[in-house]
Amino acid sequence: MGSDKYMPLFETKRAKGRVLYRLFAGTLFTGICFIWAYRVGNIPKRGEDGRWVWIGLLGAELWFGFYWVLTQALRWNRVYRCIFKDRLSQRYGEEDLPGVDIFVCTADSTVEPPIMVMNTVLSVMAYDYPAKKLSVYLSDDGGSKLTFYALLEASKFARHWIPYCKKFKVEHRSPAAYFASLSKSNHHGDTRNLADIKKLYEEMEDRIETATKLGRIPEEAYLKHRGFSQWDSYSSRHDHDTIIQILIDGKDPNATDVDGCALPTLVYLAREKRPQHPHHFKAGAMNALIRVSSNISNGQIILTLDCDMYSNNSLCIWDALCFFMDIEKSHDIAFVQFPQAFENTTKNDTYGGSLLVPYNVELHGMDGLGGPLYIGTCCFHRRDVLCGRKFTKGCKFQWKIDDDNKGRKSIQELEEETKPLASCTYEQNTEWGNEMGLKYGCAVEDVVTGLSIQCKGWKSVYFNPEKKAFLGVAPTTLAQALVQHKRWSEGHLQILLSKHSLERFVQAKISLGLQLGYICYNSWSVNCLATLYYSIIPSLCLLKGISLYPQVSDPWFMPFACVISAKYIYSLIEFLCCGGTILGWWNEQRIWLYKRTSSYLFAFIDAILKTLAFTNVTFLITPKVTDEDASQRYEKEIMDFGASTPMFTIIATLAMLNFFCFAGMVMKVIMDANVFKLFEEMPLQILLCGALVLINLPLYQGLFLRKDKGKVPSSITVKSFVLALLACSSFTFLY
Ligand SMILES: O=c1ccn([C@@H]2O[C@H](COP(=O)(O)OP(=O)(O)O[C@H]3O[C@H](CO)[C@@H](O)[C@H](O)[C@H]3O)[C@@H](O)[C@H]2O)c(=O)[nH]1
Ligand SMILES: [Mn+2]
Repeated sequence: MGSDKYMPLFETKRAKGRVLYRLFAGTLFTGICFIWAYRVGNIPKRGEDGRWVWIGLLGAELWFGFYWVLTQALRWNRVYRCIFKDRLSQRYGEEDLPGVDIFVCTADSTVEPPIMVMNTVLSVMAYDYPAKKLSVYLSDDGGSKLTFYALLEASKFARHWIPYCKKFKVEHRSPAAYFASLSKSNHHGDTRNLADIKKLYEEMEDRIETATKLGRIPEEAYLKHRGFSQWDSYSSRHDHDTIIQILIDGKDPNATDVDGCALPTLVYLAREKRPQHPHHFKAGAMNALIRVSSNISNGQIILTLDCDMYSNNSLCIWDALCFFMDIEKSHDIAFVQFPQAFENTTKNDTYGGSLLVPYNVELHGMDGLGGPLYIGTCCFHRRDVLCGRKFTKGCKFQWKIDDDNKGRKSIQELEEETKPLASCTYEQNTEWGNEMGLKYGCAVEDVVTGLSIQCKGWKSVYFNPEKKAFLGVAPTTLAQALVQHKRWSEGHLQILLSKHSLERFVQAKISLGLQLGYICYNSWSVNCLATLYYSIIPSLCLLKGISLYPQVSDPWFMPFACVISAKYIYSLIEFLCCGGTILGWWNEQRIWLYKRTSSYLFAFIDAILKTLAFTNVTFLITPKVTDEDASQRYEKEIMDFGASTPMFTIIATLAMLNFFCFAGMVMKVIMDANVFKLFEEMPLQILLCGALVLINLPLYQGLFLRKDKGKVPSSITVKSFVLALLACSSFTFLY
């Protein structure tokens, strides 16, 4: 460390225009208060018509207003980080750098194709970081020979790929992304080497895909590698011994690439599974990885990745280290979270999969309050902290240099010695899954874990550089997106309902702002109640001619008009500033409605049942492949309704119901021939119902006009038609 003047490795800047924003938010909040005042002040008296409808509306509006306040926590104090990577490399030599262990999780070779997983693995093996400090672990919860075979193939290909990347300064270190980028742009590099590496990749791809298609691996590979023998005692993916294979031992001087340079360590792990032992899904896999890696490479920094999230920036480790290695400011930083970015989202993001606003606004807001949540992937952790280390003021981290090369064991010995760490009884009577490692029992194991780390006093950092650090796959059908959101919102509500939630609030180890930020996410699913009410009752009342909002001439009309327009104009501007399109915003509103009325509803019910211990946590893996037909629709941004799920019944019923109400109103107007009177009396109800009809246009097409496989299944069409008709008629006749 040459100079004596302290030069920080990173800086934190506050967002511009905060005062202006707070003023705006303050004004909007005043408007909300007026709306509440109107509702409270005009509750129909006991015995009068529409009293309960009105009270329900009051409840919904109280909730929406309160929720809006929560969302302000995520916007109040946004910060942005910038780093000085060159200072880091000047200050620390190769020897002083910490070891980095990279965990990639996969769970099912049918919905997570091995070739995709291998591209992720190869992209991180090719990081610009000293190979002997880098180790890559693949956890395979599917315990699949195919995945193992693919990894074996990838380990061979890595010997060519890594030197190629370094020699030609390849930007995209996932081979698939690299070759795809070449076909888009004109390549100016060395064509001979390119042709060679491409051929090698294609051969590997071919072998892996053929094996995947046939569902079995070639006989010769089977005989050639001792590793496959570990499957001899395997009976099913839910019942097998621990399988560990150190495919490349980075510490072995003979483990080199074709240029003779060292390679990173590469390990395959399928932890032991037994039907009678809960395996705790991804959290269980991660904890097994933490233990196994501690015995093999024991890197002090851990990068966790989903199997579809390949690295898009070969210097990303350096970015993260800037936050961990600053002499003055790093001591309390537990993890560095990067955003998830997706390579498969379309221009107008039909299913809102790219999460533009959370990643470009909200997490910056959380960062300003003490740190973002941990989102399970694209995140660097300190090993100690992940293993439960408590925060103490003034604690220092030693970047210990381990050189236990002397007396090193053989690979086989090491594997045998490590196996028990991944057995399913290892955790019995330990703090694993509780105070140590990732927490169990929650559908968003990542978020609870991050929260508990922050509650110990640690901070986290959100780093969102221009060049995306990781790229993955977003859901490509509506059903997938809704299922994913169900898991997320259910897990979040579990956090809120857990017995520690109140304790957290009282102990106040994390700032009030951050608490509110968490509650905002944690109560996603609670939104279902107010949203369902708001998308059903005002429309039914419109049909019946019951007015629920102030008339245009009424002064109380103003706060409604102002709040609604300000909120939506702001949300549109925010979305556009995050790089979205107008149509993208509109799609986002639709998916927002669908999520809130279906995913969140099921999540809400399930989370409550789970808290009462009636059911267990599950984890439905998001498919990363879709059939040709569906992916074509996705590319063309045509919505996909082709699945028979109860979620679709709900959204279709709601769409149908609003259509009936709107149509009923139009009929009335035609018969009465008094358009203005109705608009004067019920402007907001007409607007609401009209907006609901407008936003559901693609769904009506799916219900009535489309003939392709992405149309709504006819059983759902019939069901939703009957249900909506029933709701409308019973409301008009009975109420
Ligand atoms: O039993 C399991 C189930 C899943 N996974 C892996 O977990 C990752 C995430 O699963 P995915 O189906 O892609 O879920 P997503 O909703 O896309 O994942 C987000 O949400 C999860 C929590 O719900 C987090 O764990 C993830 O990191 C985060 O990206 C994948 O790599 C899976 O292979 C396992 O290893 N074991
Ligand atoms: Mn995923």
